[in-house]
Amino acid sequence: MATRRLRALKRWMKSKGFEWSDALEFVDTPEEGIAVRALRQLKEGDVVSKIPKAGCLTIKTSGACEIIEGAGLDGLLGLAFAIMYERSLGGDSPWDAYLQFSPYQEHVPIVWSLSEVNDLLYGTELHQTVLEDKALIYEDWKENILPILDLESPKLEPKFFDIEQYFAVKSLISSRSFQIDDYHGFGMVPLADLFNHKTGAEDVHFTAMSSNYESDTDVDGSNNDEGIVDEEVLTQNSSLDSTALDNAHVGNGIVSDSECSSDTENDTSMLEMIMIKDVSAGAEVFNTYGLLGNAALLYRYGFTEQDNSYDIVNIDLQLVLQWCSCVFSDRHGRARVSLWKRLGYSACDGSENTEYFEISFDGEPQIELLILLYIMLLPDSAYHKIDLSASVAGNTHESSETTLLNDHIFLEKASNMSKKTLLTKEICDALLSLADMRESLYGLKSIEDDIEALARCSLAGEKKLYHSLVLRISERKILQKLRNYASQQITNHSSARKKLKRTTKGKG
Ligand SMILES: C[S@@+](CC[C@H](N)C(=O)[O-])C[C@H]1O[C@@H](n2cnc3c(N)ncnc32)[C@H](O)[C@@H]1O
Repeated sequence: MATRRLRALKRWMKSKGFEWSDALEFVDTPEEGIAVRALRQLKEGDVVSKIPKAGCLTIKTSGACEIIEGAGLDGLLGLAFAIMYERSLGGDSPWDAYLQFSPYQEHVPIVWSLSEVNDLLYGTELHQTVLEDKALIYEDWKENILPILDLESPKLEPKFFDIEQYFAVKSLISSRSFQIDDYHGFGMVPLADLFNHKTGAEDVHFTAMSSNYESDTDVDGSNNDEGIVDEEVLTQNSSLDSTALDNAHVGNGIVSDSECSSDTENDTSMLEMIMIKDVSAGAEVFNTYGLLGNAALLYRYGFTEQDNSYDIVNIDLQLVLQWCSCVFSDRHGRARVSLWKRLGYSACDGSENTEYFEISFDGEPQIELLILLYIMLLPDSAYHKIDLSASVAGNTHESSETTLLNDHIFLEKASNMSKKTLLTKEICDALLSLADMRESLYGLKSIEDDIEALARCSLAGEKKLYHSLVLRISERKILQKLRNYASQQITNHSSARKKLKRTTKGKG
């Protein structure tokens, strides 16, 4: 369905030199926004659109380039200023039609009210992150945007650069910006940002030729000929910026394509979208924003997917220490963590100096958590022996990898064998307790309550509630799987013991 706003966007794109295949249909619905469909069969290798870099809104192309660079802003902060500036120009901005077409903001959690964040994300992986990032984004604005307003006061109208506008623009950058190339950095890429996401099953890739001022390798710096953009690479590219949101839209790195066979060959000023698989007539054409779990999808794009196999749930080191001090003492916990760290182990680093362990979609705990629990449960005599060896090894700078834990364990990190060895009944009991403690963070409502609430919820009318329920439920299902995983090991242990008893009785 071509709405008036869509027709205006198409006219604007044509006037700026954008090209797209007549086999692509842009469908605009009030409930779901824009989706791209194939009007006829599309074949792998088809170039379905060409986008002039000059038509992208970046720091370099914006009329605010001088102000931004003069103020020493770059990266996503600079892009945020560029978008606010172009919005402030209204009809005088070269991107007016594009900006009019784009939403004012994407409903990602950083633009939710504090009470929505507290009510809907309570207990989830996002709750603390969003609260912290809301504060960080405010600080960024105060430190970097406000001073420019003072400096350039007659030229800039403050209402277009206020904190509300800044949050709105940050949400657009999070959900719609692309890493274009070394020269342009991140930018808004009209047309490319009309495609919706499908996890691990995209149909199109974005490609670009390297230009003179760009590196010889891939434009995103990843040197990735496959066109798959690594989250880490783009995270490094946005290292200037401090919030999790700033590592956003990682799937949208544009990949340089040295084997590009179309007219755009050697044309460094154009980006291309190429089909990477066949799509039948009538089907939606998807991009991918990366291999992301629901917390990341909701955080950056404002939606979730049911049964997303990239989902995880985390157990904070602090929670493990809490469990340990209930069973032993605070001192015991601290000493055992210290030994675990001296043995070369660590958890994942979270925001605000938090450390955490991942539980995978299948409910399998990270091996580092099992090793920590093992060390916490060691009898004092064994602990002291290993502690002593660790100190000796530390003093002689010997590798502690394989020598230190007792005879039963070979510390080959993450190998299945060592995981099995570590799953003693005591460790499995500890995992069950940790699952219960993590579960209690969701408050009084049970997972069944959440499932019922989701069944009653309308995706069209209650998007925030719907997606936060999907997130809560997917996290809680992983905790259920963790419990099943631990209980299963306990059952295996007891049947193995019974079997052994029977065999020894029979022999007697
Ligand atoms: C780059 S835009 C894609 C085009 C967008 N549908 C529009 O109306 O302009 C990204 C936004 O589209 C929506 N989106 C993309 N993929 C989605 C999906 N699989 N399910 C639900 N919403 C999706 C989200 O709101 C996301 O922030």
